[in-house]
Amino acid sequence: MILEKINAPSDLRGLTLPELEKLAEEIRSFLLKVVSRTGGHLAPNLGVVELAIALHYVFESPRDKIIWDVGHQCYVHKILTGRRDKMETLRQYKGLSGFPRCSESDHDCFETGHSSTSISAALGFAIARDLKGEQHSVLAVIGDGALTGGMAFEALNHAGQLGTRLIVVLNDNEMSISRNVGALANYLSRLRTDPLYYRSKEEIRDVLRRIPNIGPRVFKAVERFKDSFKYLLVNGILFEELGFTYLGPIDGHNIGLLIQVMERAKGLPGPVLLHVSTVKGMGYPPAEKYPNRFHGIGAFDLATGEPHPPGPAPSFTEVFGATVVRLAERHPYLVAISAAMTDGTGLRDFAERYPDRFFDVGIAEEHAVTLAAGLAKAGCLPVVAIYSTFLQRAYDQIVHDVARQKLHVVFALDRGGIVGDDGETHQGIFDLSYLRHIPGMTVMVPKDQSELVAMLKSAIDYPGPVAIRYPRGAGPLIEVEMDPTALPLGRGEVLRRGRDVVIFAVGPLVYHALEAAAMLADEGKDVAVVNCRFVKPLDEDLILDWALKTEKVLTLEENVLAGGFGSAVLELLAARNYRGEAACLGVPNCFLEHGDPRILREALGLDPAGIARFIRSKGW
Ligand SMILES: Cc1ncc(C[n+]2csc(CCOP(=O)(O)OP(=O)(O)O)c2C)c(N)n1
Ligand SMILES: CC(=O)[C@@H](O)[C@H](O)COP(=O)(O)O
Ligand SMILES: [Mg+2]
Repeated sequence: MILEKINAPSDLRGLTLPELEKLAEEIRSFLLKVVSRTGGHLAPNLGVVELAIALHYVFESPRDKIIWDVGHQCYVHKILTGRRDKMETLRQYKGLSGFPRCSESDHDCFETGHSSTSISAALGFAIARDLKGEQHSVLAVIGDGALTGGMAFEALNHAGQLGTRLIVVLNDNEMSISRNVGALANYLSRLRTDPLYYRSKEEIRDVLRRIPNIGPRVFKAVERFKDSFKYLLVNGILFEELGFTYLGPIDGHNIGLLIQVMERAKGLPGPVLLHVSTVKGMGYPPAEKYPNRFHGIGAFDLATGEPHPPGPAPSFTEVFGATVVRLAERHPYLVAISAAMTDGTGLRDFAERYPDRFFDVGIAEEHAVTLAAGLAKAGCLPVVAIYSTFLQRAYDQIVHDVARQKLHVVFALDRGGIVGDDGETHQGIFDLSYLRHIPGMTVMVPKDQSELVAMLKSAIDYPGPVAIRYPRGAGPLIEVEMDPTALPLGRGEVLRRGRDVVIFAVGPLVYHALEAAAMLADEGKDVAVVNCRFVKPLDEDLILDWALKTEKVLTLEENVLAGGFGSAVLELLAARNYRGEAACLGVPNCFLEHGDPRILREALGLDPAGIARFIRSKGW
């Protein structure tokens, strides 16, 4: 096995081309073995095996800086940079992260997770290098999906103007999570397929120079009529016009060619865009056939490619998807918007049923929100489904474009709370804080899937912007009520009465609160449980009533404590001169690592036993 001898990128440089090719095969088998057990981003990694080998062969990490956009495709990089033996712990609690992490290795020079940041960060590294008079190379490896994000364009714009030495490797597999969308994707597709576009500007110049007599004259004419020349013949005109030298497209599975072109890119003076064409899921037929399904997958059966079967309870995502389809039947101007997460947000059925009312805008959360604002202002009812963590990007658009104009936009924040395996960059633990303080915003958190249906149904009739945040994965219910009655705005419900303590909770933690109350009842403590449902507006009368009855208040939320639901309750109690005791359980003000959500909840004391323990510890 060659792989067993690779403990650092320098070990690659002693290998012949056939050995590098053999190594690629071994890495693919290794990836399949590991990821079929741990789960993870399989297809993106299978697609970059040769690319990662060539990068580490040509460039000298950690001296040269390689920044992986999104970072979900960093497994091969991790394997080549001394972490092969830890790959079995991938995405497990206290194990290797599924994304680049500086604490794991010097070879991870910049942390990623959210898309389209790599070129900005790389440009920062390049400018710093130049200021310090250093010589190393800086590379951003960005996918065609990530290139649809606005930040990537902002960075290209800046880099092209500065003319700084920087290499952007565009890993183009025609896929975001699902098929890539947008005019840029169409342009890349033309670059890949049109033979007229095949050669780089430099190559064409070289060819012309070599033609005796007329060659130099043609070249001069070409120089004079540079623009028309470029439009006819030069590949990657868009990037060339932005100030980049465009190289490609080249076969991203041909290690020899990759090495050759990367050597050339390394020697070029200004910004270079190297366009590499790869196949997502390369080498594993089920992943090549269904790159979408194998983009990010749980543990699966390697022989069949079948994922381990889910439990019987439908996920919040599925219930959301089914509900918007039903609501759309009754509301002809209801439109749904996704930012490159059609499947992840459960909108696939909607997209198929209502293609004219569905918009996948690419990885463009800011645009998605302001697009919704425009639609709302013009009389549509937009439902914007974005993961809690990715909506962080669009905070200003929510404040400035939607809330300030009191527009009726429904935000469906999937993956709210602890998401687990993806860890720090993906936990949805800030949303209650970043939404709660926005004037006019309604913020709801369903305790289960039926309540999600009720909230969606109600959201249609509430005024102004409405956010509903719900977690990843299966909900507590196996049978879901798809036709519940609408909820009065800002009303909670009492689920258990008690004299000694009251727990105010939101989301599925309500069920944990009930279990904790049952445990404490066995010990003679009488604990009330209130499902508050609304983080904003709070059910002030209900909360005050129960706080005064018990004089011992505990709040529960899967959000950072700073500025979240508990803060809202404490603000209310303080404003009304409450004199009893109060405490909050949630996520401390930290970035929460990866791991099984159950383990993370236990570590935070958010499981039923932890909640009961906390109440005991207070002596209540
Ligand atoms: C801001 C943001 N929005 C959405 C995502 C979710 N996401 C992760 S990878 C991905 C697709 C990336 O496609 P591409 O860059 O082409 O990489 P590939 O998986 O095809 O290699 C998306 C939408 C994200 N990580 N960050
Ligand atoms: C890398 C990335 O951002 C996505 O692929 C994300 O990991 C998807 O998460 P879910 O598995 O929760 O859809
Ligand atoms: Mg892609």
